[in-house]
Amino acid sequence: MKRSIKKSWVYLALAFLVLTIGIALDGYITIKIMRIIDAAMEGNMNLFKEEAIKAFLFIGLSLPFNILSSYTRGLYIYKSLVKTKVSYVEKLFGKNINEFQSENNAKYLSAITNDMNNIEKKYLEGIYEVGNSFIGFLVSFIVIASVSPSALFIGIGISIISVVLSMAVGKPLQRHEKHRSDLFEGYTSYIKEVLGAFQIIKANNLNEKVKEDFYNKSKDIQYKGYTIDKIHTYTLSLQQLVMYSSTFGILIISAFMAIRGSITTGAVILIVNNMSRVIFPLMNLAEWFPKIFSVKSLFEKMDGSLKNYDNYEETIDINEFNNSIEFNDVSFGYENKEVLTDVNLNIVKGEKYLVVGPSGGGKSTLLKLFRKYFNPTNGDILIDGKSLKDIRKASYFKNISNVEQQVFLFEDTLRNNITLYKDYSEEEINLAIERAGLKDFVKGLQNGLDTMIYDNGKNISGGERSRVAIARGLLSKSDIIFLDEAFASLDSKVAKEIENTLLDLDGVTIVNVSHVIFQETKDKYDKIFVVKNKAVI
Ligand SMILES: Nc1ncnc2c1ncn2[C@@H]1O[C@H](COP(=O)(O)OP(=O)(O)OP(=O)(O)O)[C@@H](O)[C@H]1O
Repeated sequence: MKRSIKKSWVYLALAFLVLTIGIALDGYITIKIMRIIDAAMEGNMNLFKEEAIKAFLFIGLSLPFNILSSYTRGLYIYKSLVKTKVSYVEKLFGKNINEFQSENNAKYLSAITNDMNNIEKKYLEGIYEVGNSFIGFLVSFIVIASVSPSALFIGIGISIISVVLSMAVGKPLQRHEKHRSDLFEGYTSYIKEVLGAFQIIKANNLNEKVKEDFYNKSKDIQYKGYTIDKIHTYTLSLQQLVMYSSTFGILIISAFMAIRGSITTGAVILIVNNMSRVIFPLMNLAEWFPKIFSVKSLFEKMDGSLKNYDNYEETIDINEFNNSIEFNDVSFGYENKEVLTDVNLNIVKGEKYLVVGPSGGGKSTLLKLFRKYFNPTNGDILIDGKSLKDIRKASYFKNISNVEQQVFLFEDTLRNNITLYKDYSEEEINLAIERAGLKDFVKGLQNGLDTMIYDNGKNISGGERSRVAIARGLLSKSDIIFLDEAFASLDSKVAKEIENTLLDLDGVTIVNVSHVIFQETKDKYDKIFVVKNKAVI
């Protein structure tokens, strides 16, 4: 993730450049102030006027740079954060389907919300603040050193103590931040579950249980936040003590030097004036360094969660499905549980297959192997003679369509939900709608295909959702359509009609996993596979 932030270095460089000019102007103004005071003390009116005019000019010049500083700072944070978020989502969609499905996706939700927020507030703002402090420190350092090099040694002493302190607290903070991020992950997962089960909770009077669980989870997170803040506060107090004693030390030294006549009164004021500009950046550095280090563990966690464990290199692209898919002694299991053993089967282009069997027998698992969500634990699946394992997912997915019982609908028009944002002619769309049994539904809508679907389709029925999924499958004109309980939400008349349409599709291979079996359509299948006792018969 850090790499995607680094891509925004141009914006950071621009922000630092503007900052450097602004801070340098401020530093120069303090020199002018010293000269004005010294001219006044000497009673030199001409010098006084000359320096006063120059000081005014520089004050006027520093204003646009201060405004530009906040603009370039905002631009850097905005560009870096957008790049980081886009890169995260891009990598997330690079995950293998099986690996994504085997995880609790609340961790990704939490990463995109809580962890990204921490990256913005602690890392991106931190980098800018560190740069700001460093430049501020350097400029004031040079200004003080120009009138009193001995103040330089005191400054070096302060900076070393401060940086060492920051580094020392960085480690425990990293551990706490990682733990807080884990807690957020559990918390997000819990909230997602509770909101999803809203009806069940209300209908079964589980409000009290939810309240108690919620209290416990939020308490843990708040307590962790409190611990982290406590560490920050202790560190800051300690650093403040170091800073204040050093400032006082410098004031005493410069006053002593003025009494001895080695520096002017103006120089004492310049040193005191600039000392706050040295102290503030140092305190700022001390505050931001631990925050920046604490985010390191979040980057590691995010990068780790985006990795695919199966890194098998796929080398073949296919453009179409021509002959057959063969299972040769295919076995598959989840973790230690074998679900399918030594399966041998063959499906031929254009033929229709029904997959039946007892619940938990492995029908969906068989379909997932067909869909390349998983590779077999043993044996091989060959498509037109090539090992499916070697075929690139993106190229295989172009040739297949999946119709599921659970249909996801985008918040968009019915048209876009059916076409899935691809270009089809009006005739093609109308044909798919008719074949999927959606014609009357679309006709009855005031805005027809331009009707908006909201919140994953809460304004349409379960049966209509299934038909949208079937229309998608038909429209994509894939060589193979895999259906998983696609007719479960439809009444038998509609289900039979749609099944008939699918079974009449010429040249399209259909593999239909279904509990719903109609006598009238059953015989139209070329073969029926029964999946039970780890075998396919
Ligand atoms: N991701 C998974 N991790 C571990 N075990 C799983 C996973 N998915 C399924 N199983 C187990 O594998 C077995 C086969 O499940 P599968 O979903 O393939 O059966 P099915 O025949 O489709 O069942 P149903 O008809 O009830 O949908 C079951 O015992 C199930 O508990």
